[in-house]
Amino acid sequence: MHQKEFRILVINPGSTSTKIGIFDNERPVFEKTIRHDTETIHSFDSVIDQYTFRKETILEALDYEGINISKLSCVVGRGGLLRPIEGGTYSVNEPMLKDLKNGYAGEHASNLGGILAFEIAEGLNIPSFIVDPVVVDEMDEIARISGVPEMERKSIFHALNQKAVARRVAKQLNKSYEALRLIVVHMGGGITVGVHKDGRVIDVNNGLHGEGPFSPERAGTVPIGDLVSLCFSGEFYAEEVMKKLVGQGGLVAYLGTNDARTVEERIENGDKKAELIYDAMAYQVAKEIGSASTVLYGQVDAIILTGGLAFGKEFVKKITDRVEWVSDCIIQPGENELQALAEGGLRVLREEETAKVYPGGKTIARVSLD
Ligand SMILES: Nc1ncnc2c1ncn2[C@@H]1O[C@H](COP(=O)(O)OP(=O)(O)OP(=O)(O)O)[C@@H](O)[C@H]1O
Ligand SMILES: CCCC(=O)O
Repeated sequence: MHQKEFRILVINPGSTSTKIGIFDNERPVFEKTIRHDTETIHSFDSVIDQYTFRKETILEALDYEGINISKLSCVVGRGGLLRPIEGGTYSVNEPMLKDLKNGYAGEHASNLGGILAFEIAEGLNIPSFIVDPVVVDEMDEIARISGVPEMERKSIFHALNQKAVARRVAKQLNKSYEALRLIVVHMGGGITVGVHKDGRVIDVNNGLHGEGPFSPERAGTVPIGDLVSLCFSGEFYAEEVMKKLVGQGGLVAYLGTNDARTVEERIENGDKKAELIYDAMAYQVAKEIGSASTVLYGQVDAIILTGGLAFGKEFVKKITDRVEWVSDCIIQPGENELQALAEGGLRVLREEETAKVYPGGKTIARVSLD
């Protein structure tokens, strides 16, 4: 039987770029990374203030390519720092828009995804969705306990790419995602190690706020007593300490670059410090995988390594050498977030899934994250 054709616009706003794509069903027909110059981005007081600028830029890019948006079936945006929700495709609704605009859990470029999707879709009278935002929270109760009652562990991770890659691998293995026990390791600017069991991410390090391995730009878990001393040393403002942990931590702090390819070149040219730090990052990733394997009592169907760092053959080998005894390692380099957004929208359009409803509620104080 001939399958119905849907045309989907997907929008993934990043801190310095907006990635857009047009998909006919699963097939990408147009993809573009629109880069925004730093001066323009910094001329706005907040991420939300960039809304009109980004919308116009997207519409101009589509117009330039001769893409007629009146033929679209839906618009899908990357979801932002919303309140914790389970994974899936969500219809953009009023409470979600309110939380995105107010920055429920902080400022993040992806807060614009749902807003842009809604505003473009509304004018065309078609549905808008977000898929697997970074706040997807399917953690087991036991995983939430931190050791300090006032501080609960939180699920903030690369949910979109982790879930999409896990589903792709499940397909390759001829199994359903829901039937597998996987450890998925996203290694990009931040690194998150998710424990996927029965289609839920039951434990994961908070990749935004200082948990897990250090990464190209983030500190990961640090010696906590020393962190407290640093905070109260009188030498730094809170924002400065936060920057040390997120943005200016990890490779940036030790080696002055967030580019793993530069680090590899330096190692090749005999830079011993670069070698030690790069080895340490792989060591910490492997340790986190070991820790994640205990969540599954060692019954792990596969370990999946993904994200930009998974392109680095040497780096991957440093990790797999330490964890191959746990399970097979499957390497899926890069990220395919536009495709994942399109597929999330498509599952709903094809009625394979029902769009989930984002809950309403009170808004809490905003925290600046970028
Ligand atoms: N071919 C390669 N070999 C080694 N490292 C690579 C390669 N390509 C990209 N990387 C590294 O991957 C990292 C960036 O990964 P990625 O593009 O997934 O991150 P991002 O999208 O900026 O952040 P995030 O994935 O956390 O949202 C950089 O350190 C980059 O140098
Ligand atoms: C960890 C959440 C996604 C990001 O890196 O911003």
